[in-house]
Amino acid sequence: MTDYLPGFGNHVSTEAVPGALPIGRNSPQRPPHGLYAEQLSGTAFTAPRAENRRSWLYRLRPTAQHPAFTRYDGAPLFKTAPFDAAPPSPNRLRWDPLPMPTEPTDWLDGLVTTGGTGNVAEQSGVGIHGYAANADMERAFFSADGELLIVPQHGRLQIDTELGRLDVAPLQIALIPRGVRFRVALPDGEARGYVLENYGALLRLPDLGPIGANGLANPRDFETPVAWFEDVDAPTQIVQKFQGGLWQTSLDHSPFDVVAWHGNLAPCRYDLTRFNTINTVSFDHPDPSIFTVLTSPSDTPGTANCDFVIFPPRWMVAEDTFRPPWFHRNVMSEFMGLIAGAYDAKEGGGFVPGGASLHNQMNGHGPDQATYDKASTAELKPVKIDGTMAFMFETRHVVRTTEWANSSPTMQLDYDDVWTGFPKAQLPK
Ligand SMILES: O=C(O)Cc1cc(O)ccc1O
Ligand SMILES: [Fe+2]
Repeated sequence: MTDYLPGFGNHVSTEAVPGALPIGRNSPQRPPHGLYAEQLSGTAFTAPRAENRRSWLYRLRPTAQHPAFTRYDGAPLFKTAPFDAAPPSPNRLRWDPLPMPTEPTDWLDGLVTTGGTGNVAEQSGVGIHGYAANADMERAFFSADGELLIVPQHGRLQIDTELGRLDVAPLQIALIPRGVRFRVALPDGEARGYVLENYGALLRLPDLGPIGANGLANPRDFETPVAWFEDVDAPTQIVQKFQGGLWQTSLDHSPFDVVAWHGNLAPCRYDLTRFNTINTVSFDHPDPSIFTVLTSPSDTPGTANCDFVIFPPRWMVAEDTFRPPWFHRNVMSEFMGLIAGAYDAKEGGGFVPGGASLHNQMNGHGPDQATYDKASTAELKPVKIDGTMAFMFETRHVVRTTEWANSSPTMQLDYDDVWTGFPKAQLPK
C-alpha cells in the first residue's frame, strides 16, 4: 500500500525519512544526511511559469554516478517514430489483442510498437505501444524520448519509480514523466495493456471553456505517490530509450534511492471511473472531445499533438438522434483501444478488449452495419451504456504503422467488411 497525494501537477513536498528534505532552498551546501540534490526537468528552464514542470530529488548517490551506456538488444519490437520504411496506410486497420508471451517476458521486453506519429528528434508526435508480459522486471527502465501514459487492460501493475510506488489496475492509468526510472511488477502474474509515449508537450488537463470550473477529469482525482526508496547495494541494470535506440548500463546499487523530493514533475495515477462524463441531454451525438482526459497541445491552438479520450459508462438520452458515433472523416487520426466491455460503434463484434483499431486522417469510418441497423430503429428511451471503457489516442499527425503491425497475424484482414452492404438510399421517384 502506498500513500498518495491528490492533485494534478501540484507542487508537492514529501520525505521518506524525517528531515531529509532541505527547507527553504533547493541545493544547500550540505543537504541533510549527506544526500545528493538533483534537479529533474520536464520543461525548459525558461518555460512560462504556468507550464514549468520540475522536481528536486534528494538521493543516496548522484544519478550521474554510472558507467557508460552500451547498446541493449532486448525489447525487439519496441520502436520509435518516424516509421518511414513503408508509405503510411490510408486503410482502416484493426488488430486482435496481443497474445501472452510463452517465454518469461518482463514489461520492457513485452513492449510492442503498433505505430507512431511525428518525429522523436523534433519533440513532436507520439509512439503507440502495447505490452504483454508475464514476469516481473528485475531492472529499471526510462524513456528519454517522452513521458509514458500506461493504460492497463488486463492484470494489475506495481510500478516502482524513483519518486514513489504506484499500484495501477485496469480502469486506472499511470503517467510517468520522461526520464523517470521505473520497474514494473505483475501482482497477477501477467498483464496486457497499451502505452502512449508522448514526444511532444506534456500531457495536461484540457481547458473546460463553457463547461465551467468542474467536470471531466477533476484534478484532485490524480494521485501522486509519496517519497519511497530502497537502500540496496546490489547490481541493477538500467535500460534507457534515447532517440529510438535502446541502451543499458549497470549500477552497483538500486536507482530507487530518492529519499525525499519536492516539485511538480512526478508520476501519478488516475482512476478512469472517476471521470465526470458530460454528454447531450437534448439531441445529436457530440464530438468525442467532451471525453478528453488529458491533452498534449501542439503549436496550433486546439489541434492536439495527442488527446487521450475515453468512452466511459454513460446514459444515452438524446431524442430524435442516431445515438452511436456517426459516420465521419476526421482531419485528426484516431487510434482506439478497448479496456473492458463493448464499444457502441461496433455492435458487429471484432473490436474486443485488448484489441486496437486505427482510422487515419480523412478516411471514412463510423458505425458498423450491425450498429447502424440497431440504432436507426431503436426505441429512443433512456439507455445506460454500462460495463465498458474504450479509449482513443487522437492526434493531428497521421499514424504510421510499424513492420510488426503491418505483418502481425493479429491484424484483421477483413476489417473493411464491417462497412460493406449498406443499402442505397431511395430518393422519391
Ligand atoms: O471513431 C470512433 O469510434 C471514435 C469517435 C467516437 C465518437 O463518439 C465520435 C467521433 C469519433 O471519431
Ligand atoms: Fe472516429
